[in-house]
Amino acid sequence: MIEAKDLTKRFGATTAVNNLSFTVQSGQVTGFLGPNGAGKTTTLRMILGLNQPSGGTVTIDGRPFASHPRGLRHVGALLDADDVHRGRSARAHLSALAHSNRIPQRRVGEVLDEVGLAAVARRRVGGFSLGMKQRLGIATALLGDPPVLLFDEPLNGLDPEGVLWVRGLFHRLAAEGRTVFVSSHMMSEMEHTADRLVVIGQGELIAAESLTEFAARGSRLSVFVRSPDIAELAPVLAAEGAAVVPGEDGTCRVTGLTAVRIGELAFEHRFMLHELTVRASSLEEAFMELTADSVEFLAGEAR
Ligand SMILES: Nc1ncnc2c1ncn2[C@@H]1O[C@H](COP(=O)(O)OP(=O)(O)OP(=O)(O)O)[C@@H](O)[C@H]1O
Repeated sequence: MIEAKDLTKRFGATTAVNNLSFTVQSGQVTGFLGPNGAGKTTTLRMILGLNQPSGGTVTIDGRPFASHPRGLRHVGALLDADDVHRGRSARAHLSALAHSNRIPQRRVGEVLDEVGLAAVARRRVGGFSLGMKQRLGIATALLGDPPVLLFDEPLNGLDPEGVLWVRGLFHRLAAEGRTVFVSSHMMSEMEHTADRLVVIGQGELIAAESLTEFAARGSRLSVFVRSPDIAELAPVLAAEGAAVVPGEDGTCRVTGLTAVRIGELAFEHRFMLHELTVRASSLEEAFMELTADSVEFLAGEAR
């Protein structure tokens, strides 16, 4: 189990992580979700003792990472798939790590097979695609057969077959009773990967709950409206208490009013409607709504 208590990290004037408390249980895949710059990598680095917290504590199975005598054999991590000597082969990279961590050399062949790199094990890592480097990073994490595994954006650069494979692998690792903590900035990646979610924004905890509980937030109904009169209709709907999110040309998404009421209001004000569709919001939308206030970089206009 991983346990963070009031974890804080400041870099000069930037507070990357702010009073963050959460637990990650064994036997489940826990997604660590947040927009770009939310503080995920910084948190993972603090779990691994690579960054010292400015405040608070984080422990793995009851003690800080630094005091785990078994190192890679207790905690395996993929932080940066590019962090490999480019001139070395995959086999040489794993072999050196196995040697320095007193891991039997037979594990090198086993993990290369496991991640599907056996055929290219003697090629230089410098020529690997991002997807192949991710596989090598996963092999590195698995090398010591550890009960605790951390992965920072492991699905980046993987093709659809690779994504399916990683999901299967994570589920199997969790089913074996291990602790599996996986970061991502995309809900769509976590949707079929994680059992639980820890969601952060601007370094602070937003939600820590099961995917089912999180999905319930997204089950609110909204109404998609298309109208040539949308600019006039939107304020009328807002005045009735609805939340109106503008969409592409002439459309908006409305929550807090039924489709029937929207139709009545349009009729009363003589606005033309081209479409009125009720739909449940997706997990992705629930995530975006939840983190909207904490997104650091917005495309297009500034906040
Ligand atoms: N070494 C550092 N020095 C200064 N600021 C840093 C440092 N590392 C991270 N930060 C800042 O801390 C904040 C959190 O960064 P972090 O990389 O942890 O976020 P993230 O959630 O992993 O983002 P992404 O999804 O983009 O990888 C950002 O504002 C970042 O600029």
